[in-house]
Amino acid sequence: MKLNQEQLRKIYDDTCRTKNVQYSYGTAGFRTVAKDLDTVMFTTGILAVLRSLKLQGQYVGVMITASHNPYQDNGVKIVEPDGSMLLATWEPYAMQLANAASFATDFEGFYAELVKLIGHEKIDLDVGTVVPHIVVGRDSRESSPFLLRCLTSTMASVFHAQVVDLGCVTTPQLHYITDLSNKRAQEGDSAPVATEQDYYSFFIGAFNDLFSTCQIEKSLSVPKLFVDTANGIGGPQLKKLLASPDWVVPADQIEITNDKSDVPELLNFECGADYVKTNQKLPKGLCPSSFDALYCSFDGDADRVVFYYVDSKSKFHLLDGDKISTLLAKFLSKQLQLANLEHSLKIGVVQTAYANGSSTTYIKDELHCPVSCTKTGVKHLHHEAVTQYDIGIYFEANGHGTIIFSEKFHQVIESELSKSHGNSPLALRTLSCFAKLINQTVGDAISDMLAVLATLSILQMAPMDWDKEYTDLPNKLVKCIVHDRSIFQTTDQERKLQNPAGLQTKIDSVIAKYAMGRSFVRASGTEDAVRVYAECQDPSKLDQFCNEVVEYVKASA
Ligand SMILES: CC(=O)N[C@H]1[C@@H](OP(=O)(O)O)O[C@H](CO)[C@@H](O)[C@@H]1O
Ligand SMILES: [Mg+2]
Repeated sequence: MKLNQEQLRKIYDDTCRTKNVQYSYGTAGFRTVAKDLDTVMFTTGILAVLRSLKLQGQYVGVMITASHNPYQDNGVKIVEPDGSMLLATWEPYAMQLANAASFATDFEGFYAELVKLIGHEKIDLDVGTVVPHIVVGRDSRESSPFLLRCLTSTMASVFHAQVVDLGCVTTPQLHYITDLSNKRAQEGDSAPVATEQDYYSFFIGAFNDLFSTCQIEKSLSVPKLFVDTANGIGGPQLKKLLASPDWVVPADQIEITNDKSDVPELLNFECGADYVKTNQKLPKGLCPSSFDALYCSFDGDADRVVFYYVDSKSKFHLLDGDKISTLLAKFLSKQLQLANLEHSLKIGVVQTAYANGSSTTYIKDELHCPVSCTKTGVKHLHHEAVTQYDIGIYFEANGHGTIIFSEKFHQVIESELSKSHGNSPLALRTLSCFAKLINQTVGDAISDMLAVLATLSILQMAPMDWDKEYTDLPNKLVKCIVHDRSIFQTTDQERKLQNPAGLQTKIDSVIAKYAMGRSFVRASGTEDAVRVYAECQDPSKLDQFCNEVVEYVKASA
């Protein structure tokens, strides 16, 4: 294969209309107003192809989404062949290429940067034997079809890539399908490309196996579940799963609301996981129907979920990522003990500094489970879960998360199951089934929702029982707009500031005044703001506590 420079030039001229915009590839990939994304889509398409070429033509995923952002925004992120996030060392390339196209005065300026990158990574475009493979998906945004054309404009024509377009899917579906396609290709499958249907079959199968293993009534023993899908892609996708003839739970047990994914401006509008978590109230379109009903909200691309319920005094109670972690840790620790495997397999919970202090204390003191703290961003939590534990449970407080089961976990379970000759303890079979129910590539609102439903059913817990395991400390998270957020540098997994000099000492002196006080300050990775978090025992003092820290932050910036 020879790179056709003239063809590339033409597509560059036709596609890259947005100029002089600084693009940055953060935790969430590239994300900004959709009208500014043509140039970055063009370069991200090329980068995905180069990533696939570097990896001998394996399937690389690309998702077009801006998650919980307003409907006018969009974004894009690249997914590795195993379904994980783009390798961190390639993030700077994504930025260099995008900014080269954005700021170059002509095609030559951009092309020089592309050639430099190809040379630096020693990617041989002339080999001709390696065909790049790309899987693309998009959420329900109105701008996505146009941006998809910008993204794929060079893939087949210039780079001779094979492109699989999944159409509208959730972010976790794209991750799952990318991973499965590569696994099948490695096994020599002649038609390796996985589909949405594979995703539904797999998770429905896992759910049904778990239910029949635990011999639970087909009608769930948990209360009715209302699912707010943020008028995003989660709605139609969840409906497809529930409509499957193999799905065992009666249709009226799960009711979907805010499912107007075809009305663009309703996306994430006064609904969805971010709205519910931030405002601590019911989303638009939901009114409490019964006091023991359970509710949950997805975000716009369904990689995040939070639960909640309303008590008999009409008080709203949030069951956030910390509560999901603790529920699943309680359940899985118990199963490990019942299967006599608590000394062979290491279970642990991974959190960030935003986890409520009460949840951390509960996990350590009540569940006797190890807890790790990492920097914000799922890639940090995921890495810790994979490297430290056989059952690594990780959730950000805002509902992003999953559970990772190690290779050793599967080996031990397999070996124990084979020893017991079909007469294995229920806990062992439960663990084996449960490990399949959780998306292993990335946090997944649909799969997490099924796991929580199954857990509550098996433990016979109502939403209130789940909630009362521990009580959150009153807490507050505020955004502070400063002139230059880059001066806020942290250490100790973002729990302490190193810079601006002296600010941490001042914050510590404020913290010392409040019983069970904890507060930390860090620059956001996704917004031009500094975030201030505070929690303390006395709810009436929380505002004052948080404000004191905010004042010090403002004075030092
Ligand atoms: C406090 C908070 O919720 N931070 C979010 C937010 O990151 P910031 O770096 O705080 O902007 O967006 C990330 C990407 O979606 C998400 O992983 C993270 O949890
Ligand atoms: Mg999301």
